[in-house]
Amino acid sequence: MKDLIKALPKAELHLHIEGSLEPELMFELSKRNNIKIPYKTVEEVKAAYNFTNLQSFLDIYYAGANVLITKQDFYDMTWEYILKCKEDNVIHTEIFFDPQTHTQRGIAFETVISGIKEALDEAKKQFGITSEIIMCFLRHLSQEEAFETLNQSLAYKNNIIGVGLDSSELGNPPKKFEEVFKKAKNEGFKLVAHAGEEGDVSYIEDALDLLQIQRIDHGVQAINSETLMKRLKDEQIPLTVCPNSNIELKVFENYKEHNIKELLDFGLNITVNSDDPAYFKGYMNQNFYNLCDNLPLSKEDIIKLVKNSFKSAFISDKLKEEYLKQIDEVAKEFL
Ligand SMILES: Nc1ncnc2[nH]cnc12
Ligand SMILES: [Zn+2]
Repeated sequence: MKDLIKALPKAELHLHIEGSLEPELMFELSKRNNIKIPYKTVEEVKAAYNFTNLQSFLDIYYAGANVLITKQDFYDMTWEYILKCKEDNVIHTEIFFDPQTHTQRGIAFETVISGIKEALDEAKKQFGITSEIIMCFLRHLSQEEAFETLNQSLAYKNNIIGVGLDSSELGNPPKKFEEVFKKAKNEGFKLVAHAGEEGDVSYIEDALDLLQIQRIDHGVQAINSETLMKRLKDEQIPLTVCPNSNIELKVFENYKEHNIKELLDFGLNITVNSDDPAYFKGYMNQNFYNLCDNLPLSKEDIIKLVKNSFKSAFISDKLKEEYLKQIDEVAKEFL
């Protein structure tokens, strides 16, 4: 099974670039920029990555992002992630970034987006890896602040395919961002949102109905509503599920308890993603390995999950077809 996972070309649709900042690079950047971090060693950092829920992670994650100052820093972080893509045979990736995490600290929007974009351009040039960028609003901040961010992003519209919503879900329902998502839609952005990670099914329903999103990030709580499950199946709305993240943030107690196989068997459009791999013990392939080690997933299931990612990607039909053909060619050697 591991050979199949390694050999399959994969797409990633749920990856926070700030969540790919490895402790080693965090230390390097803290020295380079003379920014203090509350750890003495890489081991100490790793020991701090012991989360009890989403908020306990976010507190540490935002503190880690403080070491990112220059365009080169954003380039280096993105390039390290690209090297992991290469290693894991991820050939297309749609990455999130959180502009407000940086603009709030006085870092220019331009610095952030240009560092990320240049690394992604280099990835296409050197490795043929294709990519898109999605900007997320932080939902613990106000809609007014999200509007400011949307207005700032308009100058970079060519480089940003979509808008998302992340950070603390509970207490920050989709309704809070209804107007700013309306404007983003009018501006031509694709729309996604984290929903049903910790929040109940109403967060997913409202993200679909009020925000008009095209993909649900996480969405694992959908299982608690038969009506919603049927809708997600009928409309084939993609769910970007992140197994390692769900275990590390205690959404499920362990991999055996994870509901991904049930969601898939019900007929939902499920994809596998790494979310914040530097914090959640592994990149794309490791997520698949952990699932296969603990759940009765077949080779056909793995191929389906991988194909779903390409089908749900924000790429042209022509490119989709090309990628799906590549998968079929690899898959037939294993079936
Ligand atoms: N899993 C997650 N949920 C919400 N916000 C996030 N930001 C980074 N990772 C996140
Ligand atoms: Zn996420």
